[in-house]
Amino acid sequence: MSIKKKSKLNINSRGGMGGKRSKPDRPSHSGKSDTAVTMIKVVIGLGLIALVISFWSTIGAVFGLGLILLILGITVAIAVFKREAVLEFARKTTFIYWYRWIGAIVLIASIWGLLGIMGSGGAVGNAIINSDTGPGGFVRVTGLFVLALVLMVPAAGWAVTKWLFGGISRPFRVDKNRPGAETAYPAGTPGNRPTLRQAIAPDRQNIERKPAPETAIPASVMVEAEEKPPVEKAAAAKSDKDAREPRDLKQVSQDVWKKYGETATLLTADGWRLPPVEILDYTPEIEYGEADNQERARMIEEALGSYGVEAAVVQINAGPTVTQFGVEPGWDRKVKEIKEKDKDGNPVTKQVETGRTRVKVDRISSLSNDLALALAAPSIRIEAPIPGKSLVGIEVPNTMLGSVSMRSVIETTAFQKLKAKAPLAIALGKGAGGEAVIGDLAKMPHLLIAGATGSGKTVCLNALICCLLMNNTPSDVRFIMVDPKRVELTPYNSMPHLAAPVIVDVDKAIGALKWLAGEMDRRYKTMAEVTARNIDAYNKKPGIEKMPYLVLVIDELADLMMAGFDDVEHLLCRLAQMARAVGIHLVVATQRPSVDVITGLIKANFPTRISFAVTSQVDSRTILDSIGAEKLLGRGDMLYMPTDAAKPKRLQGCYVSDQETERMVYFWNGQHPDANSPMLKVEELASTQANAGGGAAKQRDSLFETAMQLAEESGNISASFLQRKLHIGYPRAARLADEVKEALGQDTDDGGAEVPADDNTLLR
Ligand SMILES: Nc1ncnc2c1ncn2[C@@H]1O[C@H](COP(=O)(O)OP(=O)(O)OP(=O)(O)O)[C@@H](O)[C@H]1O
Repeated sequence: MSIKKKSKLNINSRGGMGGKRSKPDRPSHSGKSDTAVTMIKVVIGLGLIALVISFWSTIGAVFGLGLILLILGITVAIAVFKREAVLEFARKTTFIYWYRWIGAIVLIASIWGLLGIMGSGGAVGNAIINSDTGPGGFVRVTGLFVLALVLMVPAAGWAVTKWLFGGISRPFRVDKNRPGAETAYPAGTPGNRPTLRQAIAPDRQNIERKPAPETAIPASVMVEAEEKPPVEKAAAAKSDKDAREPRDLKQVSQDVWKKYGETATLLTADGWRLPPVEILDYTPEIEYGEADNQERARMIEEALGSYGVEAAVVQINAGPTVTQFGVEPGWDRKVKEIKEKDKDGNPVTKQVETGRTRVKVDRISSLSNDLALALAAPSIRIEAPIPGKSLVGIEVPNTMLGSVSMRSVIETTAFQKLKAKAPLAIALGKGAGGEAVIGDLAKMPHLLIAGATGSGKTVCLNALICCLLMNNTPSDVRFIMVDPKRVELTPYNSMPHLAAPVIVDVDKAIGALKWLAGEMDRRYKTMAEVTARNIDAYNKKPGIEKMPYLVLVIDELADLMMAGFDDVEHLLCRLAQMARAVGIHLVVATQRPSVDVITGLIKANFPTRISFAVTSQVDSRTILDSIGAEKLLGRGDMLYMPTDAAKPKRLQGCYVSDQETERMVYFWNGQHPDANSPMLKVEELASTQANAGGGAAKQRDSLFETAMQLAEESGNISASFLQRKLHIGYPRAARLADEVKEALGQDTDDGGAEVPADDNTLLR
């Protein structure tokens, strides 16, 4: 009984692949046979030693000191075979890393040859060097050594080979000058050198390691990654040091200011100096293992094949967080069996293909969980198809999650080009192929960000704000920041760019929205006076005071919606619809992407959206109108949906540390301390709200004037009448009707009893 139980436990304890097997305890009656086996082994061993001693002169002549190598090699091979089950071993190594074994044999041969040169390699050693102990033999040994290196460790071998022979080929090489993860290998293109692994595994020859830029994302926002600028080791070491021991930030800002602040090139026309890019940390990027990706590509093909789906991985795009495998669907073949007789008259069955159809994309998408299991990945996302390509994208999380520094995106030429023509250029992050993804807030023109708590919304807002602060002075851009959590945006409180101190009170935030709506109307009037159609045209007019862009940043929309649903929704929609032309842009974030916060109206007016990791498919649909965000990994992993893209694009958002933010704030604060005069005081916001209708209790609806006009024209007023004319929901119409009647001195009871024509209108 006890033996049975034990063996059962052992089977379970193997667990996953590679689990160590513990040997079951042998029953005591096997003790005798054990001793016999040991005895036999000892006898055989002694026999072998006696054999070696008696034939020592012959063995020495044939093998020389190489005998030690031979014994060592055989011992290692036996040890490896005995440790693992032979089948598993064969599956794991023979088929995949068989060339490593050949490499090991070649290495032994090269050492043996070296012994031959030294006169102690025996006949075998002499044969390897062809009995030439001079330069000829040395060349043979070196050649064998390089071959062994290339076979055993292809990447290092390739590097050594390049180092040895690089000088000869350098003048003829085409220098693509791109970072590792971004070069494509279209077959036959000069300068696109297949790796050794590709040479060894011909079925992978067509794999592209690096993507062409995706065509579905507009050129303005989606660009191919630029080469990382040469990173001085000192800068990297400095940023490492910064990360380890945060220095006195004031001191840092003063140092930066001393070093770069006086540079004339950074001086703007209005007397401000823009921060140098060195104010941001440079984080060295993680290198991704190509061998791992090739292995995962093979596993994807195998897993799909085991479910009867013919497909081949033809592209691998290694990104900071996920690696995208571009899978080309194969064929579903219909075969017919034909029975024939061969020339000897024996019956044979032949299979003839009668037709074929492409494998359906849905068949691959439906296998996402099975693929995740095969790859031992927490979750995988399938993009079917990749926009602009006839491939299905399988996104597998990397084993090591990388982070994208804002500096690495800002320093790309694409961003620099966009910045030159768009003042509100923002760095968003890097895509699945490591390409920089940037955008122009003025074209977005408003941005809605959603994601569960801890998914990276605040970091994204900080990156966006810092990016604008890098390129714009307070006369170019002013911010209104609403931070109901009181801790996320308050570090910016003393910035000269703020139109009002950071607003933490929701009532004041509603006041700020109203002020912004008023400011929008005022700007339209001012522009109309000089016949300018938009802010760019207005700012180009001679002899006028420049209008700064106004960016409203709200860190938590849900809190505002709770404080005043109707007002906030109405004001946000009004601003989103009309404010773009006058240079007012909204960036709104929420951690509750539910329909009561992101209403249909708000969604319709915020075409550019970003979703970080959310908890459910429903939330993903609410923010993006499609599923997928529930499979994101958090920590800045996002889906970005630009205005004119059909599908969201996955990217890793830029990371901006608290130290960088504070350095930026110190930098700006250090200039013109007297110029810190916000356009709007927080106290004014409170009074804006209170005075809007003669006190909070008597606050009037923004459609009040229109309703009054309608009442005067029609001579009668009722909720359903207002509902029809103003296209508003019943509750608001009833409230409005009451307000109008009150203003006209009528009794307010009669209209309120009306029943809405359609119950659905209540939801509006
Ligand atoms: N782009 C990024 N790269 C690397 N790490 C990130 C990134 N974005 C966020 N993180 C990590 O995730 C943590 C949480 O991010 P963040 O505070 O922005 O989340 P949040 O969505 O604002 O959460 P909450 O709603 O609770 O404030 C950060 O402290 C940081 O460590």
